[in-house]
Amino acid sequence: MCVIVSNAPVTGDKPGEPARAVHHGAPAVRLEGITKRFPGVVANKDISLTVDKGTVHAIVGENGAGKSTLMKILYGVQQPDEGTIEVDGKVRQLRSPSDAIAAGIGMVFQHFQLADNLTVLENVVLGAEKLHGIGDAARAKIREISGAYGLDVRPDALVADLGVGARQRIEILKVLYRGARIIILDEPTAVLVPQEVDELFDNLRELKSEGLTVVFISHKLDEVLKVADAITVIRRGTTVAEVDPTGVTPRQLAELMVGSELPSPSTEESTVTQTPALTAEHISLADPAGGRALLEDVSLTIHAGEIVGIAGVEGNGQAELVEVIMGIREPSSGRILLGDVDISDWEVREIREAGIGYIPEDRHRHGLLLEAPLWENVILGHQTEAVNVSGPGGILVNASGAKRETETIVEEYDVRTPSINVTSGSLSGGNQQKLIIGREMRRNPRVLVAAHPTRGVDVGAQAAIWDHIKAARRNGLGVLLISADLEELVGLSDTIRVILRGSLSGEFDPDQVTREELGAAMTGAQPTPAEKATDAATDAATDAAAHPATSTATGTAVGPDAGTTADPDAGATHEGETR
Ligand SMILES: Nc1ncnc2c1ncn2[C@@H]1O[C@H](COP(=O)(O)OP(=O)(O)OP(=O)(O)O)[C@@H](O)[C@H]1O
Repeated sequence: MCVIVSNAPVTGDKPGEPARAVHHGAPAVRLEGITKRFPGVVANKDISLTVDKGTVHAIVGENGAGKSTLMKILYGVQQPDEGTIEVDGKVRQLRSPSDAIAAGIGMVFQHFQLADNLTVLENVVLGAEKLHGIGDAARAKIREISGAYGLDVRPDALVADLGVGARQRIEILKVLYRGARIIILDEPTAVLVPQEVDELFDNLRELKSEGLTVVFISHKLDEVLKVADAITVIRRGTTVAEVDPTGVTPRQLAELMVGSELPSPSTEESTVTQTPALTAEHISLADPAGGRALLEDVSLTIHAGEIVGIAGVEGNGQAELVEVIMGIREPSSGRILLGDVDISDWEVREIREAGIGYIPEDRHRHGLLLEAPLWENVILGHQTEAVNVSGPGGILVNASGAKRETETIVEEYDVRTPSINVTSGSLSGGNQQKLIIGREMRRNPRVLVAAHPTRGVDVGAQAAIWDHIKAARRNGLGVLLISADLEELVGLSDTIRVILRGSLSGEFDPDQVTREELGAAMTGAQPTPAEKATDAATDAATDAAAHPATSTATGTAVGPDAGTTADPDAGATHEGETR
């Protein structure tokens, strides 16, 4: 396959090759020759990027390819060492986000920057009081923007009461409020469940139809193909292709990105045993604020060699269930057994030492010390283990042991880093995730509690992580898998449970369940027979399109359409509903 760098209209693609993007009209953004160096790394190397006005432009590339760096340069967070930035035909020096905002550029980061204890209005006006004040004029402006782009944002709702999808819409509204005409979204779908993804894509289409320009980073190639008008592929810091989504398959896109085919999480033979590895018995957790119980009589058993997947809209008790199992929160009633030992009263440290590995949902807040070097991060959660300690009673850090261990993890889990001495904060998001997975899996845990284990990870690394988990399962690992990625959930799990408003409902066989059944269970909606029929037909059509005989692509097998037939009002993605 040829690799293309194209800023000019090109014709004459060979049949079967990815079609090059053709540019129309005036570019909203033109980056030329962008180079950015960090100590030991060239993050961007002579990058060119042209984004047409009124389009959705996707940036794809493997972990550490340089996507976020490029977007931070466009938003003025980082300054390029070389190259020029043109916005709406004018060369700009973007020395800070304020410069970018003045040039009409806004950015929504993956880690939302909202204050939970404030209202939507307060969050939106914070730092932008001069625009429309902090009262009725601001409220009216928020309503106007919300209405114009279908964002469904209520100014007086408290952010703490809102789900992930609604929070993301507030972030988008925030940048629109500040006058952005070009909006950058960093992996916007990573935190969303399928029906929220569809809603976001509708919003993006609205923005586009109003002449706004969207640039977004994604690892989910099926989604990229669904919504983007053009796709730029970045590899090892440089632009390697710019393609037209209507003329490229997911497999070709994966090949351009990582040089390999799309992986499949699908599992082989069952390794489930009769031996319970972890059991939750009638776990309930009261809401300290006096609201509805956060967990209600949750019982489940994970056997050795089994992966139990938990499907659910984020904020329905997944985080609380994980925290109870890990000893971070004490349940109001019920108990947790590791094997046949009651660990309900154990400290987090004891639970970790007993062999429960933990991949937290928020790697920045709960997984890493961003200012500390990689090797210190590898000690985290394992600070009493022989490899990491020395001296009488193991009170000293064994730096050389931890460093050796880190070198091994970096090697085995393909963590792309110039050295184990750089801070974890300087790694790209996907590489941070690989470091955490390696830290946990290297200890051969008996049970792994994994929240979104491949979030932000590229398709190649995702395949490697799935392989590590499958190999450990063959050796008896029991896994609690929480994932917003239905493809991952269905492909890896032996059993799927659905969590809704703190209760486990339904148990599904991943080989039998349809996307539509899962979607309905996740939102509490009952599908109608007509919806079932439509969904089955859509499934068949997308599968046929996405699974050519030679392809192992699974990207759309259970994809962003899942659950779209569910009653949207029953979903937890609208303001004021379940979190
Ligand atoms: N502040 C920084 N200091 C040092 N190195 C950095 C910094 N920011 C990024 N890098 C390095 O630059 C390279 C590109 O990182 P970047 O975050 O742009 O990749 P990415 O394509 O967004 O990856 P991912 O898909 O994993 O998020 C990586 O090697 C990363 O370690």
